[in-house]
Amino acid sequence: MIEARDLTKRYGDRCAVDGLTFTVRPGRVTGFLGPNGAGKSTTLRLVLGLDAPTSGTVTVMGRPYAELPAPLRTVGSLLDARGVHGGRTAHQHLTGLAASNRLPRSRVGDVLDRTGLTEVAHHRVKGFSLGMSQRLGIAAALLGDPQVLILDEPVNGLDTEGIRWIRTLLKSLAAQGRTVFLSSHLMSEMELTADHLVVIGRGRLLADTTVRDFIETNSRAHTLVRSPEPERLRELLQAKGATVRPESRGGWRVDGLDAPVIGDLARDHGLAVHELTPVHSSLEEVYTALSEDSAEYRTPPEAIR
Ligand SMILES: Nc1ncnc2c1ncn2[C@@H]1O[C@H](COP(=O)(O)OP(=O)(O)OP(=O)(O)O)[C@@H](O)[C@H]1O
Repeated sequence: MIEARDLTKRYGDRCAVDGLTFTVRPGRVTGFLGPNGAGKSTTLRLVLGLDAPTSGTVTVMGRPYAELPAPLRTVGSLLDARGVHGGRTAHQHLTGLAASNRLPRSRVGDVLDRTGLTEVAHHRVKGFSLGMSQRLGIAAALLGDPQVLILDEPVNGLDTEGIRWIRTLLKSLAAQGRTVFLSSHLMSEMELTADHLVVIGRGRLLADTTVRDFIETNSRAHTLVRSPEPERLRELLQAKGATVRPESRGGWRVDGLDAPVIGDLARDHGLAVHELTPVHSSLEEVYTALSEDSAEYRTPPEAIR
């Protein structure tokens, strides 16, 4: 369990995390979503005691990270997969970590197996692909057999097979009753991996809900309609207050009136309709719309020439 209460972090006059309150519960995968610069990494650093909050609190299994008696046995994390000394082998890296955290040496073999790295255990890390480095980072996170796992963008740069592997692993760890919290700016991946979402923008909480509820609450339906008399249809729809835009594959995209109303309107005016399709936005579209207003880094208009 991770609990943040009014968590705030300021760097000078910039507020990276702004009064965040959320709870990450065990037994499910919770996705931490937000556009670039939203404050995800800063929040994770606060959870892991790598930075101190300006105000507010955050605890892991009921205690601030700094007060955990054996941190690696409680919480495993992957923040930067490339942060390992390249001259060491995977085995040496994990053995060193086990020794300095008083973890049994036998765990090294276990986590190498679990992450599929046994064959390359004695290879130097500097020769590792990004995917292998991510696996090593996850092996290190699992070393203390922790109840809580925190992963910052774990699928970045992975191929399809690597992404599938992480997805399966995280789901199985959650199914064992662990707390799994992973950040990403990739909505499509979260849709497949997470059960629950914490969504932030500009350091503030935008949503804390199940994936299904997030879609249902924020999804904006529209209707695709096609008629052999498109201009007449457009005028009728606009007169009823609908927003009508041309659809890239032909016809109109109509917001503000649903399909039965559009169909009845056309019939009442003797207009033929050749297509009438209700369209629900995908999770990706929902997220993009929600985070658009809060995106930290967008190309300023003057840069588009
Ligand atoms: N050490 C720091 N000093 C000053 N500003 C910082 C520092 N760390 C982060 N920030 C600022 O805080 C804001 C949040 O950054 P953060 O890295 O937490 O976002 P993020 O959601 O993880 O983004 P990304 O997906 O790009 O990693 C940004 O505006 C960033 O520039």
